[in-house]
Amino acid sequence: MNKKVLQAKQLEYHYGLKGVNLTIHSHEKIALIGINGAGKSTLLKILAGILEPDRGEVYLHDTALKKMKRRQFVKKIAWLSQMDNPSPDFLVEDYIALGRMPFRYPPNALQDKEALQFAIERCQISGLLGRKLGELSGGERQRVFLARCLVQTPDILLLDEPTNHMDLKTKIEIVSVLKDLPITVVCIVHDFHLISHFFERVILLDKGRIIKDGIIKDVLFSNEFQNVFRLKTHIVKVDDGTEEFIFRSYVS
Ligand SMILES: Nc1ncnc2c1ncn2[C@@H]1O[C@H](COP(=O)(O)OP(=O)(O)OP(=O)(O)O)[C@@H](O)[C@H]1O
Repeated sequence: MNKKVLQAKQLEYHYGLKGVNLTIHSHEKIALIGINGAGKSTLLKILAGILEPDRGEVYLHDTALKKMKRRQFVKKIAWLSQMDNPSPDFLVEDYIALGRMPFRYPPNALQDKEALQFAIERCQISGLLGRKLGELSGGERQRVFLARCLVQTPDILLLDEPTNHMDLKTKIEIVSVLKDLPITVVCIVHDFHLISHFFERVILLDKGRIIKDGIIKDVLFSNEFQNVFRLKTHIVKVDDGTEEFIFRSYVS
């Protein structure tokens, strides 16, 4: 097992988190799932140091997050919010460059340039440079937001529904990008078909508690998953020999 990078111990938060324990290892690709209001965004914000838990602690590489300066841990953890609403007048490249703010002292123009090139290439947004955020479609904006996270050159990427507003083709392209990143990714996902192809570990939250945590098959076939979503999981063989999960809803 890879080295642990992020750990949550006994997290409690008045809006919806109860006794959450979690260990995340380097390079893991984790999907965080649960019905609306389960506490997914709250957990992600606490892991990102945006919200402080009422009780419990988050550790980044064994150091308590609250003992670190913000500019220290934002070089390690990038967080993509569900509600990012920057000025529509921002040029794409200027907005992405904001992700380099923690690296200004001392400035390093070469590293800034390399980080920018990497993010633009991975998110495939070179065609959007020179345009304003307000002129972009929802899916294009999401790519730009993801690029702003990548220029932070983080070890850990925490993403709150990054495939919002994207068509299926773009969704698959973006999660493929995430899958190939040489870093840890924790991503809130509502589309279970994306989960089965691109993530290794699934964490199921319900009413602020982690009720299942494991490899995809174990979670998607668990009673906990099927009860929470009122779904029955099936597996089918596709023509090319691979397996696909399908989900049928039931009412009881
Ligand atoms: N600032 C707040 N004030 C009041 N209630 C809040 C606040 N923030 C979160 N909550 C509540 O905490 C619970 C968890 O919210 P959270 O946004 O973490 O859920 P979620 O699983 O991310 O939901 P979704 O899938 O709808 O985004 C919800 O019941 C929500 O109403």
